[in-house]
Amino acid sequence: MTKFNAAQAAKLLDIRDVSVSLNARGKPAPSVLEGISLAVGKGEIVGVVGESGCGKSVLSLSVLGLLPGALRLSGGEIEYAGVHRLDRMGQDELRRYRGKEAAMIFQDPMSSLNPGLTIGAQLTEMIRLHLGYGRKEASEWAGQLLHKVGLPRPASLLREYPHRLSGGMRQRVMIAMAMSCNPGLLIADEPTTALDVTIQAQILEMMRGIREENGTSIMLISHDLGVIADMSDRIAVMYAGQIVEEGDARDIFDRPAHPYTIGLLNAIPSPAKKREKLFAIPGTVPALEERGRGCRFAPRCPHAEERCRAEAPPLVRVRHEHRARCFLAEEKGATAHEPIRSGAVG
Ligand SMILES: Nc1ncnc2c1ncn2[C@@H]1O[C@H](COP(=O)(O)OP(=O)(O)OP(=O)(O)O)[C@@H](O)[C@H]1O
Repeated sequence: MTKFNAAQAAKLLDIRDVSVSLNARGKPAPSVLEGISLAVGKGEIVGVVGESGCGKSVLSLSVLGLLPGALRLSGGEIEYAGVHRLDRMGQDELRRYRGKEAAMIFQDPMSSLNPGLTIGAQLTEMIRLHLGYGRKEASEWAGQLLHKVGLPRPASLLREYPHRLSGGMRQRVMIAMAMSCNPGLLIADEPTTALDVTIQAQILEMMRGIREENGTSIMLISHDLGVIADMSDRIAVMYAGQIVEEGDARDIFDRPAHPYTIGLLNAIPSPAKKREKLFAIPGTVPALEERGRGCRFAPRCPHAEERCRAEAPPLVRVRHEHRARCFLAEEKGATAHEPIRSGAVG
């Protein structure tokens, strides 16, 4: 894990008590995200982890002011660099903020690359728009960016169309595009999920290099705690639209306090576990209408008691900067739970 002193870092992104709801005209709408508070320091890598449907992508789209029409920010505030309030920005200001201050890389580069334009045309358009460079300067910078992300023969690559590149190369192009204006914040939503393991490791290593070289803050989103593990300084675990545990990456790994986190940790495949059945947390993430009034994880939790089904646990501090949303963690501290391997399913 990387050395990063969160206490010394100034906040670059500050998400305060943010809720996102379905846009149901006039009617009370269920919350997709509820009371999310999360900060990302300058140069810090924060991992956001949770199964599919927990709200990770909705959170990243909120940070970019890119929520789809069906959803709206219904509470809280998002502040960038201590001055910009996302919830108060107009469309023009938002456009300038995206790309220049905060950039995103997605799981599938083809969804963001235009198949009808060369790599060079797409990269230089972005550079000219945000940095105001002339054609020649922009083209030179584009070549340098491709070189920086480890792509060979940048000059000829600039003339290629996206479909001629491998998945790993396309992801590198996406990252070059995201880095073209040297943004302070990079949001990477499942950046390596579609890639094979060796390429995955190379891309993650490259992102770490970007942080070292440019001091870029990174919000790294994945359903796989294994991917987040080596990269993150801090980790937020999301479940059914809430943060259920948050803390220093070391604490999350060495002393997980929430049974959901323990389940995710047990589900990481490793060479040592090769002969064992791969663990999966039984059950699925509840849909919006299935959430009860108690703890949202209670139906899948091996430790759930009557109280967990009746009351929603608050997010409480278990130690220092380590927080968890669990009654048992609250009562006993972060050593409340034994790993839940015994409930393993194939
Ligand atoms: N465009 C939308 N309209 C309505 N509801 C949405 C929309 N996008 C997301 N949601 C709701 O938000 C929930 C969280 O979705 P989100 O995509 O953020 O999850 P995720 O954790 O990123 O999962 P995945 O890894 O599959 O992308 C969904 O289960 C769904 O209920």
